[in-house]
Amino acid sequence: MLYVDGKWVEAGVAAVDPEDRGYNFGDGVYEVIRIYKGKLFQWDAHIERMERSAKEIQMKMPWSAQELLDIAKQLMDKNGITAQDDATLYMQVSRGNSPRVHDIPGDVKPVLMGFARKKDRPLADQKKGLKAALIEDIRWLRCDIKSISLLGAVMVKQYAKDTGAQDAILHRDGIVTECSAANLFAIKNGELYTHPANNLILKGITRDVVIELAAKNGLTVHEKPFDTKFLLQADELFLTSTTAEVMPVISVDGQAIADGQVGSVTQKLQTLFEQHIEEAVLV
Ligand SMILES: Cc1ncc(COP(=O)(O)O)c(CN[C@@H]2CONC2=O)c1O
Repeated sequence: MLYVDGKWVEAGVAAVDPEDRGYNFGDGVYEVIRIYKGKLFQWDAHIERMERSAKEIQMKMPWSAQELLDIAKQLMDKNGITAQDDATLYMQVSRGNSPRVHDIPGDVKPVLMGFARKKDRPLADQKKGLKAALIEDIRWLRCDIKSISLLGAVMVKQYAKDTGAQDAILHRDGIVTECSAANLFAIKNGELYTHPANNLILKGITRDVVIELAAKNGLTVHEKPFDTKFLLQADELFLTSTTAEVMPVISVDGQAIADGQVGSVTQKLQTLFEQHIEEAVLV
C-alpha cells in the first residue's frame, strides 16, 4: 500500500500524474528512514533535512512534521510492519503536477508519496565488507540537497557494478567525496577522515552519528578532503548510510585495503553504532 497525493493506493496501480514534476524532472526531495523493531530511527533529523532540502529548491512543505509522522505511522500499519520488524520508510515530495515547463510554476501543489517495506539489516555484509570501484564523481554540484534527481548516482553505481564491485567511491579530480548513496570514511593510524559536509556530499545522518560516537570514544575525526592516494593507503575504509549503517570496504578497484580484512576501528564503530540503536529514542 502506498500513499500518493492524499490517497491510499495499492502498489502497482498507476497513481502518478504524467505531468508530475517529480516524474518529468526529478523535481523533488526525499528521505529514506530506518525502522528498527517497528519504530522510526532518527525521525527528527530526517524531517529536518527534508525541510532544508525543500527550502533549497524553493519548495514550501505544506505538511508539518507531525502530519508527516501520522502518515508514516499509517504507512507502517497498512504495510503490516510490526514491533518485530526491521524496515525502511521512503518519503518523497515532488513539486507537483503542472504542464511541462522548466521554470517553477507559481501555483503548483507539492505531492507527497510514501511507502514502507520490511528490510533486514545488512549484517552479513557488515561482517565481510564490500568491494568498491573508484569512479569519477559526475553528479551535480548540489549534492547537499537530497533530491530525487538521482540519475548521476544511478550511473556511478552501475559503472561500479559493471566492474564487479558493489559500490562506487567517487572522486572529483582525485579528491574523494563519498559513495553513490553513502558517505565514506578512511582510517589512518587510528584516526578518521571524511569529506567535509559541503555542496559536494550529502550530510549523512549516519555520518553525523558516527562522528559523534567517535568523538565520544576518544577517536580523532578529521572532516577534511583526502585524495585517492590516501584512500588506497588507508588502514581501513567504511561507508555509512541509513540502510548500510557502518559498512566496511575491503578493496578498491581490486586492490585490498591494508590486509583486506575488516579493521578493528571499523568493528569498534559498528559495536558503538549497535549500542546507539539500542539506546536511542525511536518514535
Ligand atoms: C548521496 C548520499 N550520500 C550519503 C548518504 C547517507 O545519508 P544517511 O546517513 O542520512 O542515510 C545517502 C543516503 N542515501 C539513502 C540511504 O539509503 N538509500 C538512500 O538513497 C546518499 O544518498
